[in-house]
Amino acid sequence: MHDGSGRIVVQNLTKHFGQVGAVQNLSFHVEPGSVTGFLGPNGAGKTTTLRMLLGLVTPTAGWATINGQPFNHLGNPGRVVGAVLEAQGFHPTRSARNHLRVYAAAMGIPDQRCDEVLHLVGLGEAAHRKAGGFSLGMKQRLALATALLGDPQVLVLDEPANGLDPEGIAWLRTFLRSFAGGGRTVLISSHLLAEVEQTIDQVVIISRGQTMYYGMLDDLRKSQQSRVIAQPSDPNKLVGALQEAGLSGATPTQDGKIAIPGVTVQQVGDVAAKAGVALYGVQEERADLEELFFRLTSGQYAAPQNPPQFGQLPPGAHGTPPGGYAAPVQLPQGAQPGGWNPQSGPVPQAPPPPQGYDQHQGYQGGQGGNA
Ligand SMILES: Nc1ncnc2c1ncn2[C@@H]1O[C@H](COP(=O)(O)OP(=O)(O)OP(=O)(O)O)[C@@H](O)[C@H]1O
Repeated sequence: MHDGSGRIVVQNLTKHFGQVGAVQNLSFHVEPGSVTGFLGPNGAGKTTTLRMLLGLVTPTAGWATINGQPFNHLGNPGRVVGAVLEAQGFHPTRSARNHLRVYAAAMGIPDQRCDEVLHLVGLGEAAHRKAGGFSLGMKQRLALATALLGDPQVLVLDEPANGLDPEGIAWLRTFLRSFAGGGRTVLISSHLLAEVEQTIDQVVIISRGQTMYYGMLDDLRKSQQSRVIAQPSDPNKLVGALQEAGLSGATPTQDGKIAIPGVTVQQVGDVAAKAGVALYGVQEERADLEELFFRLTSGQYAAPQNPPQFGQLPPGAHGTPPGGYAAPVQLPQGAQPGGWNPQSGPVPQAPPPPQGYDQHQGYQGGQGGNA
Protein backbone atom coordinates (compact mmCIF):
# COMPACT_ATOMS: atom_id res chain seq x y z
CA MET A 1 0.00 0.00 0.00
CA HIS A 2 2.76 2.42 0.91
CA ASP A 3 6.46 2.19 1.56
CA GLY A 4 6.23 3.07 5.25
CA SER A 5 9.03 5.57 4.98
CA GLY A 6 7.14 8.52 6.42
CA ARG A 7 8.78 10.60 3.74
CA ILE A 8 7.07 13.49 1.98
CA VAL A 9 8.14 14.22 -1.58
CA VAL A 10 6.97 17.28 -3.45
CA GLN A 11 8.10 17.30 -7.06
CA ASN A 12 7.73 20.16 -9.53
CA LEU A 13 4.38 20.96 -7.96
CA THR A 14 2.50 23.72 -9.76
CA LYS A 15 -0.96 25.21 -9.36
CA HIS A 16 -2.62 27.93 -11.37
CA PHE A 17 -5.97 29.39 -10.43
CA GLY A 18 -6.86 31.04 -13.72
CA GLN A 19 -4.25 33.75 -14.16
CA VAL A 20 -2.90 33.33 -10.64
CA GLY A 21 0.24 31.20 -10.40
CA ALA A 22 -0.27 30.14 -6.79
CA VAL A 23 2.51 27.52 -6.75
CA GLN A 24 5.25 27.27 -9.32
CA ASN A 25 7.47 24.27 -9.83
CA LEU A 26 8.00 23.55 -6.16
CA SER A 27 10.25 20.62 -5.17
CA PHE A 28 11.35 19.50 -1.72
CA HIS A 29 11.58 16.45 0.51
CA VAL A 30 10.66 16.08 4.16
CA GLU A 31 12.45 13.29 5.98
CA PRO A 32 11.26 11.38 9.04
CA GLY A 33 12.90 12.38 12.29
CA SER A 34 12.89 16.05 11.40
CA VAL A 35 10.65 19.07 11.61
CA THR A 36 10.48 21.04 8.39
CA GLY A 37 9.22 24.61 8.32
CA PHE A 38 7.34 25.67 5.21
CA LEU A 39 7.64 29.42 5.31
CA GLY A 40 6.45 32.32 3.25
CA PRO A 41 4.45 35.52 3.55
CA ASN A 42 0.68 35.67 3.20
CA GLY A 43 -0.41 34.47 -0.22
CA ALA A 44 2.92 32.78 -0.98
CA GLY A 45 1.25 29.48 -1.78
CA LYS A 46 1.75 27.50 1.43
CA THR A 47 -1.84 26.39 1.97
CA THR A 48 -2.32 25.57 -1.71
CA THR A 49 0.78 23.35 -1.57
CA LEU A 50 -0.43 21.59 1.56
CA ARG A 51 -3.87 21.12 0.03
CA MET A 52 -2.28 19.50 -3.01
CA LEU A 53 -0.18 17.28 -0.73
CA LEU A 54 -3.38 16.22 1.05
CA GLY A 55 -5.28 15.51 -2.16
CA LEU A 56 -7.70 18.41 -1.71
CA VAL A 57 -6.56 20.35 -4.77
CA THR A 58 -5.49 18.83 -8.09
CA PRO A 59 -2.10 20.12 -9.23
CA THR A 60 -1.78 21.83 -12.58
CA ALA A 61 1.53 19.98 -12.89
CA GLY A 62 3.90 17.97 -10.73
CA TRP A 63 2.98 15.69 -7.87
CA ALA A 64 3.35 15.04 -4.16
CA THR A 65 3.55 11.80 -2.21
CA ILE A 66 3.53 10.65 1.40
CA ASN A 67 5.09 7.28 2.13
CA GLY A 68 5.68 6.96 -1.60
CA GLN A 69 1.98 7.30 -2.45
CA PRO A 70 -0.33 10.14 -3.40
CA PHE A 71 -2.51 10.95 -0.39
CA ASN A 72 -5.63 9.60 -2.09
CA HIS A 73 -4.00 6.20 -2.40
CA LEU A 74 -3.19 5.84 1.28
CA GLY A 75 -5.82 3.29 2.28
CA ASN A 76 -6.69 4.66 5.73
CA PRO A 77 -4.93 8.03 5.47
CA GLY A 78 -5.83 9.17 9.01
CA ARG A 79 -3.55 6.46 10.35
CA VAL A 80 -0.67 7.63 8.19
CA VAL A 81 -1.06 11.40 8.11
CA GLY A 82 -2.49 13.73 10.72
CA ALA A 83 -3.29 17.06 9.12
CA VAL A 84 -4.61 20.38 10.34
CA LEU A 85 -5.32 22.99 7.69
CA GLU A 86 -7.69 25.13 9.71
CA ALA A 87 -8.50 24.97 13.38
CA GLN A 88 -12.17 25.59 12.61
CA GLY A 89 -15.23 23.55 11.87
CA PHE A 90 -15.95 22.29 15.36
CA HIS A 91 -19.60 21.84 16.26
CA PRO A 92 -20.02 24.66 18.80
CA THR A 93 -22.19 22.77 21.25
CA ARG A 94 -20.27 19.51 21.09
CA SER A 95 -17.73 18.82 23.82
CA ALA A 96 -14.09 18.32 22.90
CA ARG A 97 -14.36 14.65 23.84
CA ASN A 98 -17.47 14.11 21.72
CA HIS A 99 -15.93 15.95 18.79
CA LEU A 100 -13.07 13.47 18.87
CA ARG A 101 -15.41 10.51 19.30
CA VAL A 102 -17.13 11.35 16.00
CA TYR A 103 -13.79 11.22 14.19
CA ALA A 104 -12.62 8.16 16.13
CA ALA A 105 -15.76 6.24 15.12
CA ALA A 106 -15.22 7.15 11.47
CA MET A 107 -11.66 5.88 11.65
CA GLY A 108 -12.43 2.74 13.64
CA ILE A 109 -10.48 3.97 16.65
CA PRO A 110 -11.57 3.12 20.23
CA ASP A 111 -13.08 5.96 22.30
CA GLN A 112 -10.34 5.63 24.87
CA ARG A 113 -7.89 7.16 22.38
CA CYS A 114 -9.91 10.41 22.55
CA ASP A 115 -8.93 11.02 26.15
CA GLU A 116 -5.35 10.03 25.41
CA VAL A 117 -4.97 12.65 22.70
CA LEU A 118 -6.76 15.30 24.78
CA HIS A 119 -4.16 14.76 27.49
CA LEU A 120 -1.38 14.78 24.91
CA VAL A 121 -2.36 18.28 23.77
CA GLY A 122 -3.03 19.59 27.26
CA LEU A 123 -6.82 19.65 27.02
CA GLY A 124 -7.48 16.85 29.50
CA GLU A 125 -9.26 19.20 31.90
CA ALA A 126 -11.38 20.69 29.11
CA ALA A 127 -12.59 17.37 27.67
CA HIS A 128 -16.19 18.02 28.72
CA ARG A 129 -16.28 21.66 27.63
CA LYS A 130 -18.05 22.79 24.47
CA ALA A 131 -15.71 23.56 21.59
CA GLY A 132 -17.73 26.69 20.79
CA GLY A 133 -16.39 28.29 23.96
CA PHE A 134 -12.76 27.49 23.21
CA SER A 135 -10.16 30.17 22.59
CA LEU A 136 -8.26 30.11 19.27
CA GLY A 137 -5.30 28.49 21.02
CA MET A 138 -7.55 25.79 22.51
CA LYS A 139 -9.07 25.19 19.07
CA GLN A 140 -5.57 24.74 17.69
CA ARG A 141 -4.92 22.13 20.35
CA LEU A 142 -8.22 20.36 19.67
CA ALA A 143 -7.44 20.32 15.94
CA LEU A 144 -4.04 18.82 16.73
CA ALA A 145 -5.71 16.23 18.97
CA THR A 146 -7.96 15.28 16.05
CA ALA A 147 -4.92 14.90 13.79
CA LEU A 148 -3.26 12.66 16.38
CA LEU A 149 -6.21 10.28 16.79
CA GLY A 150 -4.86 7.75 14.30
CA ASP A 151 -1.37 7.81 15.85
CA PRO A 152 -0.02 8.95 12.47
CA GLN A 153 3.54 8.71 11.26
CA VAL A 154 3.34 12.09 9.54
CA LEU A 155 2.00 15.43 10.78
CA VAL A 156 1.13 18.24 8.38
CA LEU A 157 0.10 21.44 10.14
CA ASP A 158 -0.84 24.75 8.53
CA GLU A 159 0.11 27.67 10.79
CA PRO A 160 -0.17 25.60 14.01
CA ALA A 161 1.21 28.38 16.21
CA ASN A 162 -1.48 30.79 15.10
CA GLY A 163 -3.42 31.91 18.17
CA LEU A 164 -1.13 30.25 20.67
CA ASP A 165 0.26 32.34 23.50
CA PRO A 166 4.01 32.17 24.23
CA GLU A 167 3.48 29.29 26.63
CA GLY A 168 1.43 27.48 23.99
CA ILE A 169 4.14 28.05 21.38
CA ALA A 170 6.77 26.68 23.74
CA TRP A 171 4.55 23.67 24.43
CA LEU A 172 3.99 23.07 20.70
CA ARG A 173 7.74 23.27 20.09
CA THR A 174 8.46 20.61 22.70
CA PHE A 175 5.64 18.45 21.44
CA LEU A 176 6.67 18.57 17.77
CA ARG A 177 10.35 18.06 18.56
CA SER A 178 9.59 14.98 20.59
CA PHE A 179 7.15 13.71 17.94
CA ALA A 180 9.89 14.03 15.30
CA GLY A 181 12.50 12.76 17.74
CA GLY A 182 10.64 9.45 17.75
CA GLY A 183 11.37 9.07 14.04
CA ARG A 184 8.19 10.65 12.71
CA THR A 185 7.78 13.35 10.11
CA VAL A 186 6.58 16.89 10.73
CA LEU A 187 5.82 19.58 8.15
CA ILE A 188 4.54 22.89 9.51
CA SER A 189 3.80 26.11 7.70
CA SER A 190 4.15 29.61 9.06
CA HIS A 191 4.46 33.15 7.80
CA LEU A 192 6.68 34.02 10.75
CA LEU A 193 10.16 32.54 10.95
CA ALA A 194 10.59 33.66 14.55
CA GLU A 195 7.52 31.65 15.53
CA VAL A 196 9.01 28.35 14.39
CA GLU A 197 12.73 29.07 14.34
CA GLN A 198 13.44 27.01 17.44
CA THR A 199 11.21 24.16 16.32
CA ILE A 200 12.45 23.37 12.83
CA ASP A 201 15.55 21.67 11.44
CA GLN A 202 14.95 22.11 7.75
CA VAL A 203 13.30 25.01 6.02
CA VAL A 204 11.59 25.61 2.70
CA ILE A 205 11.08 29.32 2.13
CA ILE A 206 8.75 30.33 -0.66
CA SER A 207 7.63 33.61 -2.10
CA ARG A 208 5.09 34.05 -4.87
CA GLY A 209 4.81 30.29 -5.17
CA GLN A 210 8.53 29.79 -5.82
CA THR A 211 11.32 28.37 -3.72
CA MET A 212 13.65 31.02 -2.34
CA TYR A 213 15.62 28.76 -0.01
CA TYR A 214 15.54 25.07 0.73
CA GLY A 215 17.95 23.50 3.18
CA MET A 216 18.92 23.22 6.82
CA LEU A 217 18.07 26.23 8.96
CA ASP A 218 21.53 26.02 10.50
CA ASP A 219 23.11 26.41 7.06
CA LEU A 220 21.02 29.50 6.46
CA ARG A 221 22.15 30.84 9.81
CA LYS A 222 25.80 30.10 9.19
CA SER A 223 25.65 31.52 5.69
CA GLN A 224 25.22 34.99 7.08
CA GLN A 225 28.70 36.40 7.15
CA SER A 226 29.42 38.18 10.36
CA ARG A 227 31.33 41.43 10.72
CA VAL A 228 33.25 42.97 13.54
CA ILE A 229 32.49 46.49 14.67
CA ALA A 230 35.46 48.22 16.25
CA GLN A 231 35.92 51.61 17.87
CA PRO A 232 39.66 52.35 17.52
CA SER A 233 41.64 55.34 18.80
CA ASP A 234 42.96 55.85 15.26
CA PRO A 235 40.62 54.42 12.58
CA ASN A 236 42.94 55.16 9.65
CA LYS A 237 45.87 53.48 11.32
CA LEU A 238 43.81 50.39 12.15
CA VAL A 239 42.39 50.13 8.62
CA GLY A 240 45.95 50.34 7.23
CA ALA A 241 47.18 47.68 9.65
CA LEU A 242 44.26 45.43 8.80
CA GLN A 243 45.03 45.75 5.10
CA GLU A 244 48.66 44.89 5.74
CA ALA A 245 47.49 41.82 7.58
CA GLY A 246 45.38 40.84 4.55
CA LEU A 247 42.07 41.77 6.18
CA SER A 248 40.43 44.04 3.67
CA GLY A 249 36.92 45.41 3.28
CA ALA A 250 36.79 47.63 6.38
CA THR A 251 34.24 50.41 6.04
CA PRO A 252 33.36 53.31 8.32
CA THR A 253 30.01 53.16 10.10
CA GLN A 254 27.77 56.18 10.53
CA ASP A 255 28.67 56.52 14.18
CA GLY A 256 32.41 56.77 13.61
CA LYS A 257 33.35 53.13 14.12
CA ILE A 258 34.66 50.72 11.52
CA ALA A 259 33.06 47.52 10.29
CA ILE A 260 35.27 44.67 9.14
CA PRO A 261 33.55 41.75 7.37
CA GLY A 262 34.53 38.09 7.71
CA VAL A 263 36.96 38.45 10.60
CA THR A 264 36.96 37.48 14.25
CA VAL A 265 37.16 39.80 17.23
CA GLN A 266 40.47 38.17 18.10
CA GLN A 267 41.99 38.92 14.68
CA VAL A 268 41.03 42.57 14.96
CA GLY A 269 42.32 42.75 18.54
CA ASP A 270 45.66 41.19 17.57
CA VAL A 271 46.16 43.54 14.62
CA ALA A 272 45.24 46.58 16.71
CA ALA A 273 47.62 45.59 19.52
CA LYS A 274 50.47 45.05 17.07
CA ALA A 275 49.83 48.44 15.42
CA GLY A 276 49.63 50.20 18.79
CA VAL A 277 45.99 51.24 18.26
CA ALA A 278 43.75 51.29 21.32
CA LEU A 279 40.32 49.71 20.96
CA TYR A 280 37.53 51.33 22.99
CA GLY A 281 35.06 48.69 21.90
CA VAL A 282 34.95 45.66 19.64
CA GLN A 283 32.13 43.22 18.98
CA GLU A 284 30.93 40.69 16.46
CA GLU A 285 27.66 41.41 14.68
CA ARG A 286 25.57 38.91 12.76
CA ALA A 287 22.59 39.68 10.54
CA ASP A 288 19.30 38.70 12.10
CA LEU A 289 17.73 35.56 10.63
CA GLU A 290 14.32 37.20 10.55
CA GLU A 291 15.78 40.07 8.56
CA LEU A 292 17.19 37.63 6.02
CA PHE A 293 13.83 35.87 5.80
CA PHE A 294 12.21 39.21 5.14
CA ARG A 295 14.71 39.98 2.40
CA LEU A 296 14.24 36.57 0.82
CA THR A 297 10.51 36.99 0.66
CA SER A 298 10.12 40.71 0.17
CA GLY A 299 8.78 41.82 -3.15
CA GLN A 300 5.80 39.47 -2.94
CA TYR A 301 3.56 42.45 -3.39
CA ALA A 302 6.06 44.72 -5.13
CA ALA A 303 5.92 42.07 -7.87
CA PRO A 304 9.25 42.28 -9.66
CA GLN A 305 9.30 40.20 -12.84
CA ASN A 306 11.96 37.87 -11.45
CA PRO A 307 12.69 36.77 -7.91
CA PRO A 308 15.44 38.83 -6.25
CA GLN A 309 19.03 37.85 -6.77
CA PHE A 310 21.63 38.41 -4.14
CA GLY A 311 23.21 41.29 -5.92
CA GLN A 312 19.89 43.05 -5.60
CA LEU A 313 19.71 42.87 -1.84
CA PRO A 314 19.09 46.22 -0.27
CA PRO A 315 22.11 48.35 0.54
CA GLY A 316 23.32 48.06 4.08
CA ALA A 317 22.85 44.31 4.13
CA HIS A 318 26.10 42.92 5.35
CA GLY A 319 25.10 39.28 5.33
CA THR A 320 26.26 37.25 2.38
CA PRO A 321 23.74 35.08 0.60
CA PRO A 322 23.36 31.50 1.64
CA GLY A 323 24.94 29.23 -0.93
CA GLY A 324 21.62 27.86 -2.03
CA TYR A 325 19.72 31.05 -2.23
CA ALA A 326 19.42 31.54 -5.93
CA ALA A 327 15.84 31.59 -6.91
CA PRO A 328 13.79 29.99 -8.16
CA VAL A 329 14.98 26.53 -7.11
CA GLN A 330 18.48 25.87 -6.01
CA LEU A 331 19.81 23.93 -3.12
CA PRO A 332 21.93 25.58 -0.47
CA GLN A 333 25.52 24.56 -0.54
CA GLY A 334 26.06 21.66 1.76
CA ALA A 335 22.38 21.04 2.27
CA GLN A 336 21.39 17.63 1.10
CA PRO A 337 17.85 17.07 2.21
CA GLY A 338 16.28 13.96 0.90
CA GLY A 339 19.49 12.81 -0.67
CA TRP A 340 19.58 15.65 -3.16
CA ASN A 341 22.98 16.41 -4.44
CA PRO A 342 23.48 20.14 -4.29
CA GLN A 343 26.15 19.91 -6.95
CA SER A 344 23.86 18.24 -9.42
CA GLY A 345 22.00 21.28 -10.58
CA PRO A 346 19.14 23.50 -9.64
CA VAL A 347 16.36 20.94 -9.69
CA PRO A 348 16.71 17.44 -8.32
CA GLN A 349 16.38 14.50 -10.63
CA ALA A 350 12.70 13.91 -10.94
CA PRO A 351 11.64 10.41 -10.11
CA PRO A 352 8.78 9.15 -12.26
CA PRO A 353 5.29 10.20 -11.20
CA PRO A 354 3.53 7.76 -8.90
CA GLN A 355 1.62 4.92 -10.54
CA GLY A 356 -1.81 5.82 -11.77
CA TYR A 357 -1.05 9.49 -11.96
CA ASP A 358 -2.16 11.55 -14.90
CA GLN A 359 -0.85 15.07 -14.85
CA HIS A 360 -3.98 16.54 -16.30
CA GLN A 361 -6.64 14.34 -14.77
CA GLY A 362 -5.18 13.61 -11.39
CA TYR A 363 -4.90 10.12 -9.98
CA GLN A 364 -6.59 7.42 -12.00
CA GLY A 365 -7.34 3.97 -10.74
CA GLY A 366 -4.65 2.28 -8.70
CA GLN A 367 -5.18 0.55 -5.40
CA GLY A 368 -6.50 1.96 -2.20
CA GLY A 369 -9.55 4.00 -1.44
CA ASN A 370 -9.94 7.68 -1.03
CA ALA A 371 -10.12 9.44 2.27
N1 LIG B 1 -9.37 28.62 -4.66
C1 LIG B 1 -8.63 29.64 -5.10
N2 LIG B 1 -9.02 30.35 -6.17
C2 LIG B 1 -8.29 31.37 -6.66
N3 LIG B 1 -7.10 31.77 -6.11
C3 LIG B 1 -6.67 31.12 -5.03
C4 LIG B 1 -7.39 30.02 -4.48
N4 LIG B 1 -6.69 29.55 -3.41
C5 LIG B 1 -5.59 30.32 -3.30
N5 LIG B 1 -5.57 31.26 -4.28
C6 LIG B 1 -4.52 32.25 -4.51
O1 LIG B 1 -3.28 31.57 -4.55
C7 LIG B 1 -2.28 32.32 -3.91
C8 LIG B 1 -1.64 31.51 -2.81
O2 LIG B 1 -2.59 31.37 -1.75
P1 LIG B 1 -2.33 30.46 -0.48
O3 LIG B 1 -3.56 30.51 0.37
O4 LIG B 1 -1.85 29.13 -0.90
O5 LIG B 1 -1.13 31.25 0.24
P2 LIG B 1 -0.59 31.11 1.72
O6 LIG B 1 0.88 31.17 1.62
O7 LIG B 1 -1.19 29.91 2.38
O8 LIG B 1 -1.13 32.44 2.39
P3 LIG B 1 -1.62 32.71 3.92
O9 LIG B 1 -0.39 32.71 4.77
O10 LIG B 1 -2.22 34.07 3.82
O11 LIG B 1 -2.60 31.64 4.28
C9 LIG B 1 -2.93 33.62 -3.44
O12 LIG B 1 -2.74 34.59 -4.44
C10 LIG B 1 -4.40 33.22 -3.36
O13 LIG B 1 -5.22 34.34 -3.56
